[in-house]
Amino acid sequence: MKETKPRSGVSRLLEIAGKRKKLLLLSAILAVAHVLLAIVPYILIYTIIKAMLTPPVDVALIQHNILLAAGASLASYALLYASGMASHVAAFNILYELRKQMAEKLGKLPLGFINKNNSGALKKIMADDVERIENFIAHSIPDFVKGITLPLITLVYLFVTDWRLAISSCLPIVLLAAVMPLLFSKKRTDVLREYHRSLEEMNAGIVEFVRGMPVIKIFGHTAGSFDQYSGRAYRFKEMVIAYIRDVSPGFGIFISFISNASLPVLALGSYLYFSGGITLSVLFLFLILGVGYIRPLFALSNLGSQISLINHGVKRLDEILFSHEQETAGHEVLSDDFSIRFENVSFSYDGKRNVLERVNFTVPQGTITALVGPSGSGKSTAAQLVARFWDVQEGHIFIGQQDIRKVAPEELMRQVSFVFQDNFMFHQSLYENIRMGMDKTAAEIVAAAKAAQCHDFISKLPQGYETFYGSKGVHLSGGEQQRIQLARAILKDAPVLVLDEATAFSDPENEQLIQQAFNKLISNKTVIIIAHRLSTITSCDQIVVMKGGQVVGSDQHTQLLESCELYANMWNAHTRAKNFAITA
Ligand SMILES: Nc1ncnc2c1ncn2[C@@H]1O[C@H](COP(=O)(O)OP(=O)(O)OP(=O)(O)O)[C@@H](O)[C@H]1O
Repeated sequence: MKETKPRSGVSRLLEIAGKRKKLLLLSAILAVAHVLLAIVPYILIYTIIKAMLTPPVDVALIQHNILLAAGASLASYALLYASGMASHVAAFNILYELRKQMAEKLGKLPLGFINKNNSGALKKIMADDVERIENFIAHSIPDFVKGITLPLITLVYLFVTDWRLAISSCLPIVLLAAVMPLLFSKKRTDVLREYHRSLEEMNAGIVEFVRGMPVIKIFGHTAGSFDQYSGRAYRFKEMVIAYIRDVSPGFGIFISFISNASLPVLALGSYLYFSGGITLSVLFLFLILGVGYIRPLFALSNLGSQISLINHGVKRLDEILFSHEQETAGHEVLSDDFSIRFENVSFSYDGKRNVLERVNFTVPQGTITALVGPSGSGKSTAAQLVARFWDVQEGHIFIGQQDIRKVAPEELMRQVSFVFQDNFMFHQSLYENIRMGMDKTAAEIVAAAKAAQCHDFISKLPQGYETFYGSKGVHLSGGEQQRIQLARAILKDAPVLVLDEATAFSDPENEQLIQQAFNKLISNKTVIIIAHRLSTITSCDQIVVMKGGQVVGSDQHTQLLESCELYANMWNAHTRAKNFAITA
């Protein structure tokens, strides 16, 4: 996608809606036709009353017009239905395309972007914010067309019938237009926006509260003492009260204006009728039509605040749609050299502070390198750069002889496995959870599951590999989920492996099984492992020690104990911790 600066406001909304221009035009034409037909029964009622009041009463004409009025009314609702259908079909097609576009865009953004923007926020944008656009396309546009055409056509007809009464029917509108700014403070749109913002905050607080319930309980807190939730709920309540206080006086006056909008017509109409200026049927006509067109007109006044809310969501959507995409022009394929080389790599997340500074190290093909260092030293960042979670800003990372930025992204993804700490399971069968869309046979999947020590527990499930993860009664322990994840990586069989040690060893109960799976996974691979527990990596081919984003030593365990003070200190601390025992 071209990365031009997005439009904003209504112009951006219309640009989005423009993708289904023809359908929306059809919806607008049908809405206008609906309005035209909707007025017909009122005019016919007028002719019926007129006929009733004019002797000799023409019964045939009255019957004929009653049928016509019923027919027009039915046809008008059929047109309204068709208009609504067209605008909804347009809206949901646009929503579908936007969601597809978002998914494609997310695929082109650096993986790190998705890590940084938590899944909850992305879900909100892709589900809720996109949904709001439906409101604009399916409702606001047709409402706008109706809100303009119904009063216009009605007024033209009323002016043609009797200009004096027509003017009197406009009086409430003119008066309301004059007093509206006084009734509703200018801040109303801001207040409404603030209302929705605090509602969103409270909802987010509820989600966090529910997710964190076990921790909250363990630490002896209650819902009331959990500020994220109770504080936000309180602020929302205050906001709503302030909002109601702000709008209710004006709203009250507004409603009484609307409810009594017939008074000027009634006053002038009675005078004209009794002075012989108009017939009774004309008075009835104005009492029915002269008031009916005001409501749709004022429905328009809400459109502004609605659109400003929708815009809010579109802004968030555009922040993603127009984010800088990762360079994907590379088309090189990797040879059979899968050594990894960091050459003067510097990297910053925010463009201000380098979290990696001129990092150099090489992982020879088929060997295991562990990255160790204090928390925040840059281990995860360095490991993520190998899978292009982000692109380096200075220096190069090579796999074999190729700078990874020049390698075709699909090729890089094919040759590199990244085993996350997060054991994400999809709501699919276990078979599909292992296959992960790879072109593999059932036999290969079972073989990978066996190597990852999953086969036994999967076979014991009533539906075996067809068991749907997430269905009622299906529960996998953390260790079992870890092994499924290792089975995926074994099945993928990529020559380069980046893994978090926590993934491999975090579950003591399953440690032996996981160790077997892990050994199977790493054999003959070029491996970078982010190490947290030093005892598990002493036999690695190489240990790279990091501190403050720099490499301060790299060698094997025994040599490092001699040559690297930081490593020796970390090792001493580790062995002390291992010998630590809780005494009564
Ligand atoms: N997505 C991110 N955006 C901004 N800064 C980040 C991001 N991820 C990490 N950092 C910062 O980069 C620095 C290096 O973090 P990194 O996670 O690479 O260290 P680490 O050695 O793996 O730490 P740990 O052992 O605690 O996981 C830290 O200062 C961290 O705050």
